[in-house]
Amino acid sequence: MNQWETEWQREQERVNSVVDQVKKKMNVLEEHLGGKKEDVVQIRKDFWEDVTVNFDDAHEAAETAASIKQQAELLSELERSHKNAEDQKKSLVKLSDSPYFGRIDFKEEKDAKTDRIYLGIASFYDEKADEFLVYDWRAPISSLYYDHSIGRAEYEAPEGTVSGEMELKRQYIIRNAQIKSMFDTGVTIGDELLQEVLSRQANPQMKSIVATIQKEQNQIIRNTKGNLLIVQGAAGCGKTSAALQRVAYLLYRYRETLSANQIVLFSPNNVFNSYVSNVLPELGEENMLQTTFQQYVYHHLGDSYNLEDPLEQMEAVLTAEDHPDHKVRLEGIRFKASLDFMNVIEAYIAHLRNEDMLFKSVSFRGRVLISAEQIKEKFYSFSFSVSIPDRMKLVSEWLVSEVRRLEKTERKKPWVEEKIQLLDKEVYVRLYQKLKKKKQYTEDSFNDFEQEQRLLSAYVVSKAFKPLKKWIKSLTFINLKELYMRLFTGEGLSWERKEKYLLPGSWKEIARLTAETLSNGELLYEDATPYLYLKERLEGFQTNTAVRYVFIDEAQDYSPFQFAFIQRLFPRSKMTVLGDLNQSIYAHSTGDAFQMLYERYGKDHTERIILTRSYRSTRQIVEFTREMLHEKESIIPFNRDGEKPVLKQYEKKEDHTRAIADIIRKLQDKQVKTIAVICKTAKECEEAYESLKDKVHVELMKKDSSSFKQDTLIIPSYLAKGIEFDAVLVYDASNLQYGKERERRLFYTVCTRAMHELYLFCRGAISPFITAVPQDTFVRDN
Ligand SMILES: Nc1ncnc2c1ncn2[C@@H]1O[C@H](COP(=O)(O)OP(=O)(O)OP(=O)(O)O)[C@@H](O)[C@H]1O
Repeated sequence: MNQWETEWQREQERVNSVVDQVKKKMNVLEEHLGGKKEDVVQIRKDFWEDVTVNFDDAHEAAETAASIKQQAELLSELERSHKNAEDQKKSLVKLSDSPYFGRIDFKEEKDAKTDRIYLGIASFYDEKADEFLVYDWRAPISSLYYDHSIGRAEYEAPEGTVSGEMELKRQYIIRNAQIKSMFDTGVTIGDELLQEVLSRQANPQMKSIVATIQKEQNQIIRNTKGNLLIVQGAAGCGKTSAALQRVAYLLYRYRETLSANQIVLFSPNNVFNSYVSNVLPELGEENMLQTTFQQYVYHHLGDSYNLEDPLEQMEAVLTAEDHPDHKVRLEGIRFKASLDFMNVIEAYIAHLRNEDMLFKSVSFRGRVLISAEQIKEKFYSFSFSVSIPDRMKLVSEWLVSEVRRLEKTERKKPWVEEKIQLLDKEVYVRLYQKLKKKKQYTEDSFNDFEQEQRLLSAYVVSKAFKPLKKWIKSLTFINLKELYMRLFTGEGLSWERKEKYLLPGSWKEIARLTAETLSNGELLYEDATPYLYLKERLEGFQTNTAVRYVFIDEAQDYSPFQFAFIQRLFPRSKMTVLGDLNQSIYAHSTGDAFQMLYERYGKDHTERIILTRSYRSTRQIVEFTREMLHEKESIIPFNRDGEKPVLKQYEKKEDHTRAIADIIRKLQDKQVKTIAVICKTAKECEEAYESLKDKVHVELMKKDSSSFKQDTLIIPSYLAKGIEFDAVLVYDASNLQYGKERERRLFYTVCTRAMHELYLFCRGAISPFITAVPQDTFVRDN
């Protein structure tokens, strides 16, 4: 046996010993869990038996309340500890399969002895020996593994910087408690392991990267300095991965005070949401809250409008180029995404403080009870110094009291009598019981016709007024739709005269188009955030102060307006935004959204990290795709080899379709698991599906799909955002589809979804983004 084999054997013996101990602990925990579960069940069952309930007097009632509280606390304590034990068990199960993935030998400056540190997804402590057999990858000392190579090294511990010498760095792949591979690494975390991991096939669920986190990614993960962390980097450089491991790190570092539901991740769409949803559970942590900006908007705008979604907007922008209003629409999208438009709305709001606020009349059964004009008068009767939302609250209180007054007069109206006649017997009996309980009426007095009539009419009227009161309390009496409309039709209002310099040259046209769609009951996606902003500014911003960390992935697709909105929504949160300006695919992308955030937070509160190494695709694919960009130097491929991208050009549709089907068949025969035929739009997807479905097995993905499986998918460009496939076939990389400058980034995004193989099919003239690329970075084949 050579030295390495002996070492391997020694390491395997250690794995066996650690796994043994893990299993022992699992058994103990198992017993303990069984007992705890029984306790919880028992307490739930006996809850009321162990509580003395007595409401005879105030003193007894207080005793009862205290007793219930005590019992509830006992139960929730038990439930909490049961859940902790369950979580611990889940970690132990993982450790028993693969207890660790790395080892460092570190000799601290002041120590004579070298410590061996083994890193895994959770720590494991040996009580008898009083030592950690495995350190959590997020522990302070573990950062040595990610940040340093052999030689001088240091890490930040709670008590300060610890320096020393790193003597060894080793990596393992352990499965079923067996070492499958073992490498000693040099400069960075071993290329071998990373090579191994990156050459695997794509997965419909993203995997954690803890064993191979790179130094610059570690900076993102462990950054706790600023209030704003901006991460910029090329396609496939691990922004999403770093974000998710960062969530896990924060949950570990602040485990006493931070929980998963205080962290929100904004993702581009539901497919992406499902794609990333397994990483945290894989690391033994609960998932953070996941949402899309669109979901947020939907939730708050409800069904008041026929609301366009961002993908519909995208589809319209990409397909309606011949429409006479296309240019105006694009200009409108850009302007409505800007902070200038936010300032315009602010000026409008300042104007509304003095005049022109619009309300809806309060009506009941077709009759106006309080007119819009009266409400307006009331609103402006409050001092100018009271904020608009506070005045709205005062108006609402006034309206409720007015309505209560009117409610009394209403009781005599004929319709009430009619309703009483129609009352259910059950309701009648219930009212009687209620009054009897209150001891206000004897049976005789209830029979008194007048008393009874009074009671019943009060009941009927109160019930009928209930929705109206709710309507008032939710401030629906503000005529938001018309107020927003007036932004575009209220030419000459004093705000517009003052802030005219903010408006674009095509404002009149934009205003016309917006007013037209609004009056059709449609709210375009570009209007959704401004509309919501106006609503919140008039009603009072509903901020969320519980959330402590907000993550925005694919942040290049957010407008400055949306960023400012999110910032306002989560005033106590730190923000991490991750994006790649080269992948901005929406028409509102201005390219300076990160800069605007930077300015809002200020230099002292912002950290900016740039990632340059791209891990997703083979060297050949990265060398081809980065040539499409102006700043190609900033993208360094990870050295993993594959075939050069292949370009196939056809004139006839049948030849084009046949060639695609042939490649799909070839890939499927090779057992390539995820194959994506990426089209520019959903419309093109339909066409592709129709022409391919009888030739080869394909699945069509639509915008309402919420996940994807290992298969051959036909998918529109914007749905493929953020995800990856073993092989990508660009359905039509022609000049027709990707010919305009503004389609460059979309084309780059599409091509960078490929991990191992990239095929570009063209019908007719080739896209200029390909012809401009050095010819030796791809092969022409046909
Ligand atoms: N340190 C790493 N170790 C192993 N795999 C990694 C590492 N960093 C990134 N990857 C892999 O590279 C691929 C791309 O990562 P990720 O999706 O996080 O990149 P991204 O920057 O968000 O890409 P895009 O901007 O294109 O959406 C994923 O398969 C991820 O697992």
